[in-house]
Amino acid sequence: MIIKFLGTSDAQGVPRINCNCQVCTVDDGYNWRRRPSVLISYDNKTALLDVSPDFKQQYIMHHNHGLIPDTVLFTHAHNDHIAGLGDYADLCFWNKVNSRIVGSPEVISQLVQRYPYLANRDSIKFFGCKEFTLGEWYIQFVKVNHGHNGYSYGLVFSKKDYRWAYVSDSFNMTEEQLSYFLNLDTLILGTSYWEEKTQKDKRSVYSVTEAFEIKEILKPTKMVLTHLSHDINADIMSKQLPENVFFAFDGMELQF
Ligand SMILES: Nc1ccn([C@@H]2O[C@@H]3COP(=O)(O)O[C@H]3[C@H]2O)c(=O)n1
Repeated sequence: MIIKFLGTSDAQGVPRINCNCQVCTVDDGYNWRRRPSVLISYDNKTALLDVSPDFKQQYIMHHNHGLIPDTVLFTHAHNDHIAGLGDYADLCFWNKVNSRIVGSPEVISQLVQRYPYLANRDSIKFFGCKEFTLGEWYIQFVKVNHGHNGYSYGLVFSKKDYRWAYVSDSFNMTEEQLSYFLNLDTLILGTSYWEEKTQKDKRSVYSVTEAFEIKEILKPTKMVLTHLSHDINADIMSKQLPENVFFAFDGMELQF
């Protein structure tokens, strides 16, 4: 399985509209990030993990040799993770691709409420579930706290000799929630800011400094940080990351 990060930003993307900060105004490309989505390639097939508002641009940039993903796995139904669903569905429609929209039952019912016209398309099947498989990979949807934004799901992908997880939107996870992500080969964790000053009850995503503490608890072999806001100047800050911790960037690939 190869995954490619199509978008590694927070909800607003980088650069933010009308922002004059150093990261948003330096056009070096490296810190420019589209909204969160991941392309998964396995067994000569492809799937998406979330479909961001930037889907059309992301698909054109990384057009994936024309291979249209036939499955979309969703972490949660917030705008920055789902707003490309209409464009994705139309791409499938015009190319006669049948697709599966997969997420926890509550996420699927939120998606159906927000996109009622898609629920009536014969070529799209909605699957509300807590577990799923892609080829030889078993996938578990784990409900995690997302601070003042409610709940989201972390996805754990397992096969015989490898376990990795994608937890883009979480904050203040309970011990029980954390236990699903223990001793992974790779943990992909969302961290919007380097260090957060905002009061805890107004927050929804971990900071980079908190990720260091989580690494000590969960002990992943490798940790990749995504969902990065304009606070993260990866050129400079990646030098301050501990061993085996990396910032994701748009277009980055990982092989599992
Ligand atoms: N019920 C909600 C709540 C929030 N949202 C959007 O998701 C974004 C998450 O990051 P944010 O910066 O808090 O902005 C949120 C809304 O755009 C949403 O789409 N639905």
